Amino acid sequence: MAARLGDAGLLMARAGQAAWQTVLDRWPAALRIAVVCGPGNNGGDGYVLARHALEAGRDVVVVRLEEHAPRSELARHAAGQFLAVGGRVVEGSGGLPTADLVVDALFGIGFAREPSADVATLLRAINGAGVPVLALDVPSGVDADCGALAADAVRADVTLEFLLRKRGLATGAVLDHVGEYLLADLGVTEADREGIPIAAKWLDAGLLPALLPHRARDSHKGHHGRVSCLGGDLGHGGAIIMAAEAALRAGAGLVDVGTRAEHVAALLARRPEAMPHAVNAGDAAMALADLTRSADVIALGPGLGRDAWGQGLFEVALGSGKPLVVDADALNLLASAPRSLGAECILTPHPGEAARLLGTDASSVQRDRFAAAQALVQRFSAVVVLKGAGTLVAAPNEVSRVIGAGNPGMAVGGMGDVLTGVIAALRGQGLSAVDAATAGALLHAAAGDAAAAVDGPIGLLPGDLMSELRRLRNAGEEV
Ligand SMILES: NC(=O)C1=CN([C@@H]2O[C@H](COP(=O)(O)OP(=O)(O)OC[C@H]3O[C@@H](n4cnc5c(N)ncnc54)[C@H](O)[C@@H]3O)[C@@H](O)[C@H]2O)[C@@H](O)CC1
Ligand SMILES: [K+]
Repeated sequence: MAARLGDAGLLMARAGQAAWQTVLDRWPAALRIAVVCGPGNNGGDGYVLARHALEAGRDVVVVRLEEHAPRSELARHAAGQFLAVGGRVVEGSGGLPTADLVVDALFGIGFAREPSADVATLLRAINGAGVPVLALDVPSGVDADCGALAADAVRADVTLEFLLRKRGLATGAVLDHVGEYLLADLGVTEADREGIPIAAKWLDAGLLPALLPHRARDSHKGHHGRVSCLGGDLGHGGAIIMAAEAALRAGAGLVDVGTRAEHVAALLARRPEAMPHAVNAGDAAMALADLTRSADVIALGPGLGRDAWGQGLFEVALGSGKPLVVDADALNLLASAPRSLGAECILTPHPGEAARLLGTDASSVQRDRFAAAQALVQRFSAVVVLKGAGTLVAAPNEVSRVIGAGNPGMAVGGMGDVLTGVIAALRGQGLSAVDAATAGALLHAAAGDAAAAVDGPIGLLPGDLMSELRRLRNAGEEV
């Protein structure tokens, strides 16, 4: 039966039932269950689950702080029903009773402010229980709006979220607190939610065919974009080679590379399809004049360095008026000389680069990645891809997009260079800046997942993504 959003009592009953069903599915043998209940409706969900577990013959105890007796009418009612069937409540912040499973129903979306000493002790007890933890709706201590974490925020094995995805559980360090993610919609359909503004859009690999540009049979290389890759100072030649190769694998029609003369031979040996242009110190404007004129999009930054050579390429690219994908040291140069770039340009910072661009530190960026991405959009009037676990794409007047793919194996030098090439290639194939950034980040993450599926995430190399990029780039294409 459909439920209305306003029917909180029915929704709490369903939330508790869904939580109990999750226990039955995941931990059928858990006989002793400790349910940590807070004072609000998250605690109410916990009491409903506790009652179901007790009625099914499990050894259940609710643990709560003295000051956390239920405060809302709904939670009081749920607690009353638990007590009415003989439920046991233990008060105090000491250790948890011995259990096979701990359920975290301390705080949900109502969590705010720094935890008191007693709350912190309880959070530490949950994390130190040494048994699986099921978090209801939100791991306690997480700000569900932005993902900010209290010091001892719960690290769940499974989080069962209610109603709809909350963006604060989607990106950054919170992913290590969410564990496995489950959603119970409680019978509330999308139609019921119509008119409620969405906080973020989630994208998973299944959407790639709809997001990627399709290729007409009657096409030639000039239709698929000419990408100029600029970078690769001495000592960093591989970065621009990887960006160029990724652009080719993501379907670019032509790829030029402006780099140090010392790297031309290596580039040609690896990818003879790319067209190298040697750039000497002090020579960027002249050496790159033709290349920037003919480019549809410029991928700027992989291996660029911050010396005079890199600065020369940076100024040429920014002065070209062409759509840019700005990465790596080009972001650092931009941070030292900030200017508005315009919505045709895409910035692809990792948290450290984002921090330099915003004049803050990486931990502040990570505390609220949505806010940091939006601040970058405002400051540079550009599209922003904030990399990291749960990469975000933000753009002027757009709801933030969360890339629901990727894995920790991708945390290795060179992955960002590949991403830059992929996004530039898609931009060159006609996608708008925000769509190229979104589809590119998703394609890159999905290729990373596919490559990691072969031999595992650790030791994954950017070069391992190339064939997967090609395969996934063809999702939805007729062969
Ligand atoms: N919105 C809905 O219609 C539904 C909500 N449900 C549950 O209700 C939850 C939200 O309930 P509430 O709004 O009551 O909020 P919570 O239950 O998340 O917590 C609010 C309570 O915790 C206290 N609190 C917050 N931060 C604290 C801190 N740092 N230290 C000590 N106390 C703190 C507040 O003073 C308040 O009493 C959801 O997360 C979900 O679990 C579900 O029953 C399903 C339906
Ligand atoms: K919780």
